[in-house]
Amino acid sequence: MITKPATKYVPFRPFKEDYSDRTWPSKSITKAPIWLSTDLRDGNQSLIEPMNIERKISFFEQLLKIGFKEIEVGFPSASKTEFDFTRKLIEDDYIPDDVTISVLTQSREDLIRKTIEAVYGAKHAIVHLYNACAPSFRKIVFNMNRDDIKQIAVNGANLTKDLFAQYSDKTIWQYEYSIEVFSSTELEFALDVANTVIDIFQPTATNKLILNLPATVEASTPNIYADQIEWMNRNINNRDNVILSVHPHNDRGTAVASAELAIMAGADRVEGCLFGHGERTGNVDLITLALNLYTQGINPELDFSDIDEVRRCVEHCTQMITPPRHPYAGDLVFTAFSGSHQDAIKKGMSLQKTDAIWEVPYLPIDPADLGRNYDAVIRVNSQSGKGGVAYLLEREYGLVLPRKLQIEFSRAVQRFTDKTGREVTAEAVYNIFKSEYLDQNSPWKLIRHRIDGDPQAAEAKHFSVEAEIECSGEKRIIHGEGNGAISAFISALGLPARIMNYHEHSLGSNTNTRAACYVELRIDHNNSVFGVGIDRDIVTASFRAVLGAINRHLKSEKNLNNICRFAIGVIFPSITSID
Ligand SMILES: CC(=O)SCCNC(=O)CCNC(=O)[C@H](O)C(C)(C)COP(=O)(O)OP(=O)(O)OC[C@H]1O[C@@H](n2cnc3c(N)ncnc32)[C@H](O)[C@@H]1OP(=O)(O)O
Ligand SMILES: CC(C)C(=O)C(=O)O
Ligand SMILES: [Mg+2]
Repeated sequence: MITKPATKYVPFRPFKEDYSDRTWPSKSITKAPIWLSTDLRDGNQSLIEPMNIERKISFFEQLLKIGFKEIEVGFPSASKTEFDFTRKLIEDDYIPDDVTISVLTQSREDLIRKTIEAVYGAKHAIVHLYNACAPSFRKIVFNMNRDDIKQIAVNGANLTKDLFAQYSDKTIWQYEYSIEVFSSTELEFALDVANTVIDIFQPTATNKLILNLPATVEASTPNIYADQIEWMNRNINNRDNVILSVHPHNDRGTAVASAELAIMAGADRVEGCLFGHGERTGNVDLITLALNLYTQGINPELDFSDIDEVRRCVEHCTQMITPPRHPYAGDLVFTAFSGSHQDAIKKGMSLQKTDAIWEVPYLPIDPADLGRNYDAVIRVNSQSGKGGVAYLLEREYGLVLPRKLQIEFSRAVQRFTDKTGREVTAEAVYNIFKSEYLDQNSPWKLIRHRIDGDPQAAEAKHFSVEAEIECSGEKRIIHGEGNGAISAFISALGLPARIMNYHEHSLGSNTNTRAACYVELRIDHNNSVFGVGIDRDIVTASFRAVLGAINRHLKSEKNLNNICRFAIGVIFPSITSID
């Protein structure tokens, strides 16, 4: 890295004078632009292994499904595959009547003729000529002055116009001209070339010319590109009959912003690729652009309601992978790992009504609108808090943990993730929950019980319980009374324990319905502890929860004189040690 980059690089300055009368900053985007997918050309020309015809057909069909009405199908003069693919689309009737295919060519006579031959017979076709006009290209690639460069555009336009007239019987032609490397071309020269081409074609309301102003190489911040587009928009001839198009590349990583600001600056049309494929760092990503519009409440006129299928098809055809953080489509974009995000998403999801304005924190779009499901939303690692853990248990296993238990349990999960250093699946979370709460059957285990009681009775202690419990292989029958089944059971155990919190809900449905009970128990003056029980019978579930809490308390309590041990000693005098 050189320490003085100014000795090697200079910024491109499109305006000699101040351009402070720009208006685009106070504009907003109100409708979708005309879209052109250049996946089968700019996208394809930049693949390590360009698509074969079969893959190009799959891609073309996918583009139709998404709803593209303009599709650049290739550079037919470049190779037999490109030529044959174009012919196949036309001859085998792949192109719906409302779709226009586009083909690209350099502005060279032999190539233009071959291009027209390739596309002749399509109902509608765009023939797209380009030549680079930027100073470095004039000097290095062409070794020509401005007039010579303009002449390339003029010759190409004149020849194409003649050929359009000659082959007008089967095809409705449209001309597109690109000032290649517009992003680094002096504006007054770009305007001169553009106006000369416009004047040759004399476009009309029924046959508009497409003027494409590409950021072939992204050269400056998006606001400068927007200035360039606005200036051209104001100054080109016959503006009403010209479709102003942009084609941003992503060299600086700002192609999406460039396209958005360019639309604010007057562009009518955007050329780009799905997932931002294309030369070098790629073209502008049309999925991101379209879904950015969608999240502003604007119909993008492109359908990404099954984004995973679009991704699968593109990955198959291009053999390129989608980065996990790719906007809207990456594996991880609807995933929250960190605790506070998970908490907010969980709250947002539970408050969100199906037909209401979307306002789930941290999620700019409803994953369901893209055909992605909520299950992927939350993943748990060592940064995760209670929200994610609780969400997973609820989604996958129907367990709705009381808030305090969420906090307690998330610590158990955190201990596990800290140890493994890895993300945990919903199944792993459940297994931790099971061993922490559900498998707490020792030292005390419930064998059976019988309760008698009348909830309507006036006396305080109207419930009596008889229960058989087991400890270290020995079984005993215990009895107790209380004003509820649980308090009667606790009294049978002979423990100074109080229920601090009790929650229950049903799990599953119909014949498979079970009850889940969550009990927060304070034993003597110790910190409270949770127990959870699940059973077909709600009383059994609650007794299990109580014993689970006691067992957990015993495991964490090192004091040998602990009151629980004392209670065991009373019920099971022969048991001297439970360790
Ligand atoms: C920014 C973009 O993405 S532009 C599209 C780029 N994509 C492609 O080029 C893919 C397909 N292209 C090809 O396969 C080849 O370039 C072909 C088959 C079209 C032409 O191949 P060749 O005839 O060997 O020419 P080559 O591609 O090397 O082009 C160089 C010549 O064309 C001239 N040229 C380049 N661009 C243009 C243009 N837009 N209009 C007119 N002439 C041009 C160059 O000045 C050079 O001329 P020179 O040989 O007199 O110095
Ligand atoms: C040929 C043009 C449109 C192009 O791909 C570019 O300039 O990036
Ligand atoms: Mg390009």
